[in-house]
Amino acid sequence: MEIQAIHIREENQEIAEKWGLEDGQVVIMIHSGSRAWGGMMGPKYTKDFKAAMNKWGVGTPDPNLVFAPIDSDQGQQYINLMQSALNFAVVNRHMLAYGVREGFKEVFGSDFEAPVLYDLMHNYALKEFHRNQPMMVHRKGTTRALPAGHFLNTEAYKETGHPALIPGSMGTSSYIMVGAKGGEKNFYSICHGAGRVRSRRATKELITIDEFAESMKVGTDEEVLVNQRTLQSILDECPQAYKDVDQIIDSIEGAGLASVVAECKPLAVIKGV
Ligand SMILES: Nc1nc2c(ncn2[C@@H]2O[C@H](COP(=O)(O)O)[C@@H](O)[C@H]2O)c(=O)[nH]1
Ligand SMILES: [Mn+2]
Repeated sequence: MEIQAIHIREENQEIAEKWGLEDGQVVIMIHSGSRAWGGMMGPKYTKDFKAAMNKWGVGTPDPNLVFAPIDSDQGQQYINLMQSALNFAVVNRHMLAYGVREGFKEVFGSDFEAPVLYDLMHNYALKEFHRNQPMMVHRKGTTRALPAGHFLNTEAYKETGHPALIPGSMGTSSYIMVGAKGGEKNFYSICHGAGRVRSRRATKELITIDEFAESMKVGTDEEVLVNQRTLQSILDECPQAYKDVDQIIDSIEGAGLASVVAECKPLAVIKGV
């Protein structure tokens, strides 16, 4: 969870206003999934699908690549359980948001309000309609970014397109984007964050605590506050573990997939362990 201050991009000022965002506003970005419920299904269904494929006498070029027809028992079971994990994750994020609101109310008073801008997923499969046909779109480490006017948008976002949230790292900017028409070529999908540049282990071996502290501006007026007592305990999550988010955003905009509505600078980070 992160408390951030936003800067609105001039070219998308109108969209920002419609979404209730303004320059200098403080926002809260929350990131959580189903806490392993979804992850546990991967190995189980890889095994079950493989057994079913053997029975049906079908294979794939890669033994780790498995599939089941959507209408088969296995396919339906998988989809139902995946949806239960997605529901669990939505509730999880909303419970976190509730806790955040209660905390802010204690400090700022009971009339404090923080409406949800958007809630979205980045590991899921969803039946959608593209190129004049229904299809199951799998987004793994990918999030949806629909443009203005797209029929899949909910009513509130039909006119503008919906917000797509791209976290960077705890020491760098994150971004609120909106889908663009160019997204048609990849089913309106964009990356769900900067992404790792090195593994947790390599990060711990390579990055020093001093380098981590410097990237968090420790000891300066711009220090990004963290809830953990030591930076050592979250070294594998340091900004140096992640790619340069600004390059990633440039490539999304360059490919015409989405555009930045607001840049979000981190003020304080609460990391779960
Ligand atoms: N704003 C922040 N972004 C962060 C932080 N830690 C990681 N990240 C970014 O999130 C994405 C998505 O994470 P994933 O676990 O779902 O893959 C990741 O690629 C990073 O770019 C943080 O503390 N604050
Ligand atoms: Mn995630």
